[in-house]
Amino acid sequence: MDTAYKRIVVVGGGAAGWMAATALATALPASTVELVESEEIGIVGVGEATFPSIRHFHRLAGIDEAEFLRATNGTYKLGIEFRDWRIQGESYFHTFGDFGDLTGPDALWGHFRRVGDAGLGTLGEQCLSSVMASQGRFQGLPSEENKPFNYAYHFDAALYAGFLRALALKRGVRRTEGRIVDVARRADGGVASLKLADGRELAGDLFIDCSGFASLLLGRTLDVPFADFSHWLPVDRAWAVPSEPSGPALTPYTRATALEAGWAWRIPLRNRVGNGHVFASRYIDEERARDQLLAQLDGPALAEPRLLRFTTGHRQRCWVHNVVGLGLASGFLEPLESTSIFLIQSGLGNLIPLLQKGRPTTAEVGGYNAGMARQFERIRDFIILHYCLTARRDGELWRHMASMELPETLAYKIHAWRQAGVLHQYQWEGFDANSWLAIHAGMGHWPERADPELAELPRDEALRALRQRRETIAALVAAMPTHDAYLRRMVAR
Ligand SMILES: Cc1cc2nc3c(=O)[nH]c(=O)nc-3n(C[C@H](O)[C@H](O)[C@H](O)COP(=O)(O)OP(=O)(O)OC[C@H]3O[C@@H](n4cnc5c(N)ncnc54)[C@H](O)[C@@H]3O)c2cc1C
Repeated sequence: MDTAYKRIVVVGGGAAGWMAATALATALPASTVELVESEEIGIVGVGEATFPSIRHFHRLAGIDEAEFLRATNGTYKLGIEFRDWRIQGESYFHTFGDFGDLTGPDALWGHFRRVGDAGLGTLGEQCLSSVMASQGRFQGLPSEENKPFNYAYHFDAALYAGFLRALALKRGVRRTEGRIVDVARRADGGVASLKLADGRELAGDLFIDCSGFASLLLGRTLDVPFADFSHWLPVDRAWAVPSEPSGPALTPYTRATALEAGWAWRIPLRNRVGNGHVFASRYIDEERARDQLLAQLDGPALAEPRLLRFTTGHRQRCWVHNVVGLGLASGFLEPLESTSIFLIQSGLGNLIPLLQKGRPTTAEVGGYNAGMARQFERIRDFIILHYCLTARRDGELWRHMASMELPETLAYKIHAWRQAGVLHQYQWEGFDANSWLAIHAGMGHWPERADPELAELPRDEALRALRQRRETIAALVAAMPTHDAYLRRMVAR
């Protein structure tokens, strides 16, 4: 018996909808994929910084890097510079690169701490991509198998949705323009069809809800409860505004600057800079937050700032009956680590192998839901880490973040690091131990004792090895082109 879903309907044409449609049409050639979107409603149109896994998605979808960068005004991203998070005036870098061994006798950070030599600079100087970022240099990878560092992209979100749309249409996805006004249910509670404002009806076997914050199927129709994380992550609004680029250099990284009641992002694109202020409305009023954003811009604003409202959290189950939610329809974690697009890809990566086998069992659906819930929680914990280690006490937000009770999963990780220098990892982590180390180190949060497994190297020997690594990295970076030069060559191809 053929158990495949024959007719898949994707609801929504933002990044989530078009990524889903492209991936499903590619992976399930025997099914038809139809996407319905409403130009009248539009897309959220923010979400311009990504995570390295996007390159994996692009490879699977057969996307050419140069073509993608040209179409979306894209730039490269090596990580995020965090300014003023521990105290005002300090900054650190969360790199997508690595810090050598993280545990055992050769743990690089352990030797770095034990040697304690001011001439070595920061731990970041032991990491290739941190140094590339600090010097504005970039170069492609020799190959995916031989990766001395990792990288992601910045792009224009609206152009990216359009780029994916063109690709999906080429792959055979059918597009329907229209506003959904009603949903007909099946006897078992699932969705039978969607009714559009002009009276047309769209039936399907499987519905992928990518309707954005509206969460039309998962939220409004199926009423799946929302796991609300706003106690731990109280930011709930953002002002967003593009500005003119200033100066010749395009930084190959995002910047996140902590402010009185939130933080401001700066995302460099080839034609403009994307800016936003993410803030907690319970600690600052909207007008003051808007003024703080405008005061951050490097150049003149190119439009009026736009206000977005959100709640951090996720639907407790992302797959219910014949509806799977992806993107904002399934949840949203505040954008500090640019993880929404990553969660879309991850959802697709978990979903597609199940659909390729036919109709999944109840246990498989349960496994999918548990996996997605854990992923939201792991990323939530990672984002909280950026706030809770702060030494700032200059605003109510910072006082709340420094004193609140942490989720148990995070409290355990902090304990394991502080007590024993262990970077504990759970299943379903979005961020590996290098990322956790970058935040601990950047926030000046070091273990009380050295790892007992760390080799007792003579100080001179350890110092020599660290100096050599630093010099090798500096020489490699000095030979690389600037980010601007590399990008210019790439888009001219
Ligand atoms: C302030 C902010 C900053 C962000 N920054 C980042 C970031 O740096 N990195 C990152 O990865 N993510 C970021 N995100 C998240 C990112 O914007 C989204 O994950 C991404 O754009 C995908 O959105 P979406 O497709 O789920 O929803 P949307 O883009 O909102 O698309 C929803 C679609 O559903 C359609 N729709 C809705 N209702 C109906 C209806 N009744 N009938 C027909 N169609 C309908 C709409 O027309 C639209 O096509 C950010 C989000 C916010 C709010």
